Amino acid sequence: MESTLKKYLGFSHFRPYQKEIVEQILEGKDCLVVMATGSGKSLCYQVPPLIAKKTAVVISPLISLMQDQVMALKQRGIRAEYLSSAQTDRSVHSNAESGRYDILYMTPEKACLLEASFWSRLLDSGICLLAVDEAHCISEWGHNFRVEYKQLDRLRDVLSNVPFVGLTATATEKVRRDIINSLKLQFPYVTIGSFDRKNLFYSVKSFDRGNAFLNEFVKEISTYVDKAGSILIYCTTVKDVEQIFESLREAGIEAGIYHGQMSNKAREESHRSFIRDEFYVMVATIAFGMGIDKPNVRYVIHYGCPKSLESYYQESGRCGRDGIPSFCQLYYTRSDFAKADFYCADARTPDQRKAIMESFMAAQRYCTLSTCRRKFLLEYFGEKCSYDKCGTCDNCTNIKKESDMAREAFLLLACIQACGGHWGLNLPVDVLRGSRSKKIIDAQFDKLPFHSLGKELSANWWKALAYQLISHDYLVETFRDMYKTVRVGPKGMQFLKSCSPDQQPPLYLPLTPEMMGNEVNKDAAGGVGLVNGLSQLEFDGLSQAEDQLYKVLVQERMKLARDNGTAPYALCGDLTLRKITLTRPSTRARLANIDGVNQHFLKTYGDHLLQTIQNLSKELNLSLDGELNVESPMPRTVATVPNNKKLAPAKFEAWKMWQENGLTIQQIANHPARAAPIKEQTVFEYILEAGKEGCSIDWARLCLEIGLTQEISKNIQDAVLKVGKEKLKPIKNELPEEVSYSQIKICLLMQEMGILMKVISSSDHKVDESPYGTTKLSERYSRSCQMDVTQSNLEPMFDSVDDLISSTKRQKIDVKVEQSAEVEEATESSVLNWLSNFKDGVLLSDLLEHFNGSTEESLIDLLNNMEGEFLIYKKNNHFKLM
Ligand SMILES: Nc1ncnc2c1ncn2[C@@H]1O[C@H](COP(=O)(O)OP(=O)(O)OP(=O)(O)O)[C@@H](O)[C@H]1O
Repeated sequence: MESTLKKYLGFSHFRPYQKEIVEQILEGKDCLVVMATGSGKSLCYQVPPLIAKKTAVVISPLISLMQDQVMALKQRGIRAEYLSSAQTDRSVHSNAESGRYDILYMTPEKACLLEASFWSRLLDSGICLLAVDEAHCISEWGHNFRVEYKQLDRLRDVLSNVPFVGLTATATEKVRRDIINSLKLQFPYVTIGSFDRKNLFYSVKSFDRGNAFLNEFVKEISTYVDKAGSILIYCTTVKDVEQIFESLREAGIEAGIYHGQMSNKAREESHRSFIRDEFYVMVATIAFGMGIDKPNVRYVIHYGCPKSLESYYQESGRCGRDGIPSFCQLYYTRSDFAKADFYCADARTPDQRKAIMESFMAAQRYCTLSTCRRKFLLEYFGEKCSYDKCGTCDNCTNIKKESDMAREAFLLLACIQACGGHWGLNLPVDVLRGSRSKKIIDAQFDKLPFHSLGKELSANWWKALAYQLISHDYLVETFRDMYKTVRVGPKGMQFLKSCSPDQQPPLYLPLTPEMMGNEVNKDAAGGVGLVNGLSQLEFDGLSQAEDQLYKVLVQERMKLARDNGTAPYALCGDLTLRKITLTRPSTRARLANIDGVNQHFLKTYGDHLLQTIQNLSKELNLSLDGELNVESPMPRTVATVPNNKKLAPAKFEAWKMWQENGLTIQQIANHPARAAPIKEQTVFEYILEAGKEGCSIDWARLCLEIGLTQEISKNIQDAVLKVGKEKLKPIKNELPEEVSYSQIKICLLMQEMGILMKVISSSDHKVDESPYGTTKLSERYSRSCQMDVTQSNLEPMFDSVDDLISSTKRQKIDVKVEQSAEVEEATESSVLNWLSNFKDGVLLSDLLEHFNGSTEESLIDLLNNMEGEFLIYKKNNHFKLM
């Protein structure tokens, strides 16, 4: 499975759950896959046909989405096509039934219209699964109900022995049951992954749609648009779309536009240009969205409150699908909240109306929330969240002003309770503000002791307080008889019980912009907040020369994509391009080894790309064939700036000097600005603590500075296995004298954070080729370990620890060669044959030991060739069979 993954899709690892799902499908089981947007659900139905060599049929709701998927799959050497009214190639139908496609997409309408003979021919040719993408469309409880999806159950009888797979990113318990029943899934294998999109930063701001805001907004977009990646702006009305589009155009920013009032052709054109990077900003209504898999969207901006929290999650989920930190910004005004009737207009039954209202209310709560947004999102989708602060949303990172609002909260809660708890917010607020409307007089609420007690504050102020109280569970908002009502919840009742009219216990709540008044709002907001958001994103540091190389490679990818009539991302993603920039491979084998490079890409564009890299690297004075020092499978967090509340200023300063200003630990400890030097050990601890708080750390540099090699790391891990990690002393006792506490600490932290330690090497640190022999090398190795760990310019004296280890083993092999008469020579077939015995692969040293009839040089040559031919691949320094 891994080799198929690498060969066709270019990836070296399955993401969580993918492999198990593929296995279950291959065993013929029905599956329900509920996983986050952008988590890689498609791969679960894309891999089985490549292994089973039978067609996978995929039902997908949108033609444009199918076209994008087919385009991207073809760039991976996968035979994919779609059947729909938009298909102009008549041969697709007959090719499809003859099983000539690995993956065949079709709309639900088409699937239901296809005659039985089509299905029986396809069954004869071989069909390995039927996948229903965006399966929540099947349920009336889903936010995107599509009546055609309901008829898909007919296919169950036609394809009785074929595994059915339902996939969705948003499904409540009810929707899940609906999917299982409607698709008639038999004892399905159900996977419910986390909804957490760790690389996304969430932020919300209130705004007005005035010109001043729009001008500022466009200005901030223009500062970002030059940086790599795309921006997607979602509006709730066509009018907003057109206004923003015009403003961008006037500011000279090339953008696309997409909404339901455009012709089909114009929409298609706009969609195509966006995914092909012909412009980087798209302004659209939500008509543009479901299933857009453009991996490098860095910003998703909502210009207005979305119609439901589910759709917000889907739309914001278009952001950062390549795993690179990205930013979701939402702007709302209170007038957006008055659109409930508009959204409910489509509801055909009271149940549907209730469902629409409830999810719209959840979106409103998300807007006005003062607690962690990620936690709120996750809990809405039924996921348990153990923390209160994620550290990667505005509410967790902004320092908020809090104020004791006990008296105001008492008045509002008591008033709501006195009014009977079955009104919306307007009525109790009007009572507090002294209104004498007919409704209030008729109900005799003007006689209540609270009447007029809150008239010095605006209605919006009181509503903002009410939303704070809802967000902290003092008030409960519900939808009853077509209307929203608020009542005092148990926590609110508890609070009321502890109050008297003259005295209330303190109740500290965050001040929202509305509560602070417009002036303060503007200051606290820092403009429209987009650029502010940019500082939260972590871009991995490329040097100036590397940045130049990266930009040229982006251009080169664009040119290649245009020549081939496809989108740049379909060739390879930004993350892959970054890795290519950082490693600058010189051979096909090294290029093949980079995550995201598949066989088709290598064969089609590999040589051209290698030539470009070689020429440019020479021009820019960059060395070739570097290694990625420390590898983290996914960016773990989006915040580079720590949660200041948790990190003391001295620690923050130390981290900043080390990480951002590039000073060594020694330099920081003895910095001239200090009254007196501090211990280097203290500085080291500060940096580690910042790392724990989510600050980005250049781990490779830190390991180098502390002298932590892969070998030492391995020894530490062995010691931990033996004595546990609760106490440092027993670990230290297990290790050679020279291994320091600092090395143990950093190793434990990296392990805890899931950071893998790869080879710490640098092409600048070349092995001295003098004829020392292995003993000398080991001596030098152990000497380097004994060096002062805080020494700033610690340079390993060997190319890599692995080189050292393999040198050591090589000597052992040489001895063996003398003793053993059996000499085996490495050839393509002998290597393939031997590798087939080792599921987890073997090291270069193992190969050298076994194929002792070949020289190291010739063996490496052979391996390179075989990697380039996709016969073998290298993962964690192990050679494995494809
Ligand atoms: N194992 C993997 N390694 C690296 N990248 C992956 C892997 N699996 C998927 N991806 C990438 O992740 C991105 C999102 O994948 P995919 O489109 O399958 O998401 P999805 O779960 O279907 O999202 P949505 O519900 O929004 O459609 C794609 O660009 C895909 O290439």
